[in-house]
Amino acid sequence: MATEKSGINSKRVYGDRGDYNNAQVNGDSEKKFSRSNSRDTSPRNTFHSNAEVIRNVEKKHSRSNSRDSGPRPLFNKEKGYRREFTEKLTRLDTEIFGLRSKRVYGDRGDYNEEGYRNKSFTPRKGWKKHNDDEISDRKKLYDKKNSDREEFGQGSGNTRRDGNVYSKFGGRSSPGRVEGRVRNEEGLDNSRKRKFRSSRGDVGSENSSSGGKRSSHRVEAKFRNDDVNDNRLRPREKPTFKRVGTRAEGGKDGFKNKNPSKKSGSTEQVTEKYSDKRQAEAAEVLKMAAKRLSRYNKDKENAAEARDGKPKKKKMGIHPLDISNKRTVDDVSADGDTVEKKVDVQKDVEVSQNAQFRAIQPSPSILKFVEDNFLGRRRMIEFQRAGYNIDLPAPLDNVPFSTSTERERIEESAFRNKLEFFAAAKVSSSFPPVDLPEIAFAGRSNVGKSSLLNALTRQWGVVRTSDKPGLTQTINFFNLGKKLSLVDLPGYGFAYAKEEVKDAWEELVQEYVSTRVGLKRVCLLIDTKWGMKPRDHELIDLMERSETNYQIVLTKTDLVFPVDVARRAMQIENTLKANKSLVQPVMMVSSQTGAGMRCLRTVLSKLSRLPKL
Ligand SMILES: Nc1nc2c(ncn2[C@@H]2O[C@H](COP(=O)(O)OP(=O)(O)OP(=O)(O)O)[C@@H](O)[C@H]2O)c(=O)[nH]1
Ligand SMILES: [Mg+2]
Repeated sequence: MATEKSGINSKRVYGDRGDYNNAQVNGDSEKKFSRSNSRDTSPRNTFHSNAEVIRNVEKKHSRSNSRDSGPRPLFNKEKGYRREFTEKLTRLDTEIFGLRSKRVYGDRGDYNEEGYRNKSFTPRKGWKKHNDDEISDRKKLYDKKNSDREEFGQGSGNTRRDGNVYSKFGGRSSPGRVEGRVRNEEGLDNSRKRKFRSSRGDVGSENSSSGGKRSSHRVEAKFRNDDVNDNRLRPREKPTFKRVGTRAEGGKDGFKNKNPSKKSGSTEQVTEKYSDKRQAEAAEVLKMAAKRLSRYNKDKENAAEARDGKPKKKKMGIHPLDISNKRTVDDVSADGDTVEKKVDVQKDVEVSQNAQFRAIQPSPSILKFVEDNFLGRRRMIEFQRAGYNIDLPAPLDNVPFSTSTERERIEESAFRNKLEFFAAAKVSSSFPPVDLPEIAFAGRSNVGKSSLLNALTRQWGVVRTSDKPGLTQTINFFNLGKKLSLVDLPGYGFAYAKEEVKDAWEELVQEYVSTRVGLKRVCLLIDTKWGMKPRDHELIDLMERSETNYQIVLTKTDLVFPVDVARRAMQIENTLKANKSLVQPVMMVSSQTGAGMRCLRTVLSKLSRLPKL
């Protein structure tokens, strides 16, 4: 057993196929192996001792004269080397190593006389076993096809070794598949195939590069190419590779009839298409009906023509998916000029607006104000020290109420008072009675009205703010002690609300600014970045008519360059310089940084109720 074991080991080093001629079974150190067939030289299961490795190297060197080196041949030639060797290995593996050697050496271990293992054939799952009739039919067709193929130097085919024809798709195997199998069968005799080709004389020969070791596919491809490249060899008549049906009754025409687009009047063919006979009949009836209908329509047309005396005009129709005769975009002419021009014009307008804005020269007073309030890092630090939190998040009502100490830092006494909400009105009838001088804050939605109230009084969170336009929907009245009343108006323009609701707000605001008796001033807030919009002008016109004093306040100045703040202020002053109710100057503020807030307070505190003497 030990000898056998060592024998196995050494054999394994050189491969597991057992393709050796004369070798020793015993573990003798002088045993020499030789490989008659050097296909597999890579070592497998390489667990060997050093001695073994040296031995193997020696063996390699002595390969040339190894045939006559062994005292007795390992295997009986008549029985087949591979078979006996494999059986031995199988037994040893099972006994000694407990391996499932069957797996390693093949399931059946059956080898033919030449020493090659038979390929076992297992039909795949779902393949159907065909009956004898089908097989014989197909064989006939294969023969026919093969004869066709051989005319053009291609291979012929076979059936499976077990004599059965299998197909993956059950009922009918495709011609390609059949052909493949046919080729395999004939592939048993590859030499025959080669012989056949060589016999043509003109395509390849034994000494050609396509030697015996090439696979049949490759050889075929090579020959096919040669055929095509060599004009002399190309057959004059066009080769016709007809698809051959496998149905016995269909024959060559079987596939033709199968094509539904082609005309086939017979019920038989329809029956083929529909598995159910009744279905087939119904289909046939429908077909006949359609034919009759089309004939009837034609007759009707002809009759109309005969009656009118002139041929009826055919209606022209455009298929909805046909865009060949259509302009794809409404504004585009056939050559696409219009749109480009329009875009260009729009660009020109924009460019000229920007250029106009940049060309504005702010007045010295505006420039001075901007320099004092918005320029320089030092200025920002000053604001911060003064108590404005530059990093205030939006919405500002998340910030807790400011303390009284913070309020005490405000210079203007009127704004040091506590800001208290006391009324909200949705309609004019619910406006509170006039008690204090009122300052209203109007403007487009999201311009920063509510934020400005908080910033002016340094009481964050008293007035609710939001980054969504349309938060303030009622007129909210806030009292600053007994000095002033600050009124937060709903915004106009874009807001997240229904159109009718927005219209109602606008009407309410218009009514308030034009009729409110105690209203001393309306602060019209304009976003510095965007400037005045048509709605702003509408409100200004209204206030002009009702002689309500108003002052422009530019907001969010921290979002643009100081020079642009100055330009915007100058632009608005120029636009409204003829207006009588406008209160100068244009104020510039930032609720976020606190810039310009002190000036605004100073201006507005002048409106507060004077202390009683
Ligand atoms: N950067 C910056 N953002 C500001 C300034 N003032 C207000 N905002 C932000 O602008 C957004 C709108 O502020 P609101 O005060 O709610 O605006 P509003 O005009 O009352 O809006 P409506 O109530 O919808 O009419 C909020 O997110 C504020 O944080 C400012 O001076 N600078
Ligand atoms: Mg608001």
